[in-house]
This record gives sequence, structure tokens and C-alpha cells, in this order.
Amino acid sequence: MLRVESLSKIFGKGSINEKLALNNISLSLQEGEFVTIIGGNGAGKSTLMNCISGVYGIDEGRVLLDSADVTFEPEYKRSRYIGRVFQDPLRGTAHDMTIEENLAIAFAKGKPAGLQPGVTKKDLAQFKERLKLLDLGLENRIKQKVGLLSGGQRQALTLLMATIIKPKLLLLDEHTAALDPTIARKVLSLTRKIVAEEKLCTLMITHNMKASLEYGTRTIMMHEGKIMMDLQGEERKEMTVDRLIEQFEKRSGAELDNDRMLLG
Ligand SMILES: Nc1ncnc2c1ncn2[C@@H]1O[C@H](COP(=O)(O)OP(=O)(O)OP(=O)(O)O)[C@@H](O)[C@H]1O
Repeated sequence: MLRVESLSKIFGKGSINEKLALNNISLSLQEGEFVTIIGGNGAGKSTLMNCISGVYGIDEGRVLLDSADVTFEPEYKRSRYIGRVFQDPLRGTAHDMTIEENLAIAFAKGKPAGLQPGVTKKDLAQFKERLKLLDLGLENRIKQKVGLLSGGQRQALTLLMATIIKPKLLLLDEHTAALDPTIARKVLSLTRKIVAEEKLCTLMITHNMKASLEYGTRTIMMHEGKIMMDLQGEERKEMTVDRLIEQFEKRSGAELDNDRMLLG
């Protein structure tokens, strides 16, 4: 469970370029809640993820995970229980290592510190089982180097790696934006499946408004560092992309400036 309380983040404090990127954000997610995040350029979506995962320190507020205050915990410690997948498929895997070695590293996160990531027969069987879920035939290529995989295959593998040990929170930062539409849909349905099966608390940034309503259980729209719409339940079920744009423009008094969102 995630709780963000009155979070503010200022870049370049005191300088001519001072920017209030997050303005008093509060947000709570229950176990299994899958929240999609949309918003115009510079709305603060990635900054929110960076503050939650500890990449940036924050200026005000608190971040709690499973009731523990992690506000001042460094990123490397939070990464043990926060899974993250970025837009760039090259970022989450080591290209010169095999699929098995990559999975072993991710799997070792769940083992006591000091233990080497040795792969037992049982681990290997589990890796193959998980890879089968992807339906990309990777279970038969487990000894191959990741550098040989396509972007979509790598991103699907990164998703597996981020969730092979159940994270307390899964952060997906436009993780399908760089993939071609067919594989993007595949990775999105896989995301939905893993999140539901593992009851993962998940935040997913997307520029695709349709996907923001189609995937997940709740949709948040950000604008100028604030949450300006939080759609759940019936209200979300009845929402369409056209009405979402209309609501955005009405509530923010601005036109949506994110071309990718409008074209997506
Ligand atoms: N490291 C940084 N230093 C200075 N300013 C930053 C930094 N990171 C983000 N910002 C600024 O903070 C604001 C929010 O940026 P952020 O990247 O979170 O937006 P976003 O909603 O993810 O946008 P996009 O959809 O364009 O990626 C923007 O004005 C951005 O220029």
C-alpha cells in the first residue's frame, strides 16, 4: 500500500529557473490498485515517480509504503521493494548477459544479503514457467544474451524481472511507448495479468488516453504539478476519451498540449 502525503518538489530552488514541479500532492493506493496516470507535457508525472522511488529528494511531505515512512530512504534501498520499468527497453536489462542471468539478478533481490545469485534447478524451472507467460518463446532461449532480443521482448523481460519478487509497488513509466503497437498491446495485457495475479499496487504513466481508461482500476490526470482528476468506479467506467479531453480543458482552463496524448 502506498501513501503520498502533501508532497511538493521544487527544482532550482531560489534560482531564476525555480520550478514547482509537484504542488502538494496527496494520493493513497490500496493493495491491488492499478492506477494509470495521464497529463500534459511537464505536468509532473515522471517527477512524481522519481520522488516516490527516491531518485529525487522532496521539499515537503511524506512517502509511506506499507505504513513505513520511506521519505528519507535512499533510492537503492527502495529499489529492493519498488519495481520500475522505463520507456527505454535497453534500460532494465544487461545486454551482455543471458536471459537466465538477468532473471537470476532480479531473483536475488528477494534473497538475504550476501548470497550469490546462484541458479538452482528449481529456480530455473520457475524462470521458464514465468517466461512462458510472455508467449514469446523466450523460455527456449534462456541461455541467449539479452542483446539479441527485440525491444518488445526486452521490455516484456524487464517487466518479468521487476515483478519476479513481488514488489510492494510497481512503477511503469510509459513502458510501452517505444514499442510497435502490436507488441505494446501484448506487454500491456501481460502487465494487466501480472498486476491482477499478484495483486500489485501499480502506477502506470501512459500518453495513450484510451489505454489509460482501458487498463487499470483508476485513472489520475495531472496538470501543473497537481492531481486535477481522479476517476474511479462508475464515473471511470462511463468515461470516454473525448469527454476526458473536454473535462481536462474545462477543469484546467487550458488546452491539452501533449500531442502524443491527442494522437495516441
Ligand atoms: N531534473 C530536473 N531539473 C529541473 N527541472 C525539471 C527536472 N525534471 C523535471 N523538471 C521540470 O519539472 C516539470 C515536470 O516535469 P516531468 O518530467 O515530471 O513532467 P511529465 O509530466 O513527466 O512530462 P512529459 O509527459 O513531458 O514527460 C517540468 O517543468 C520539467 O521541466
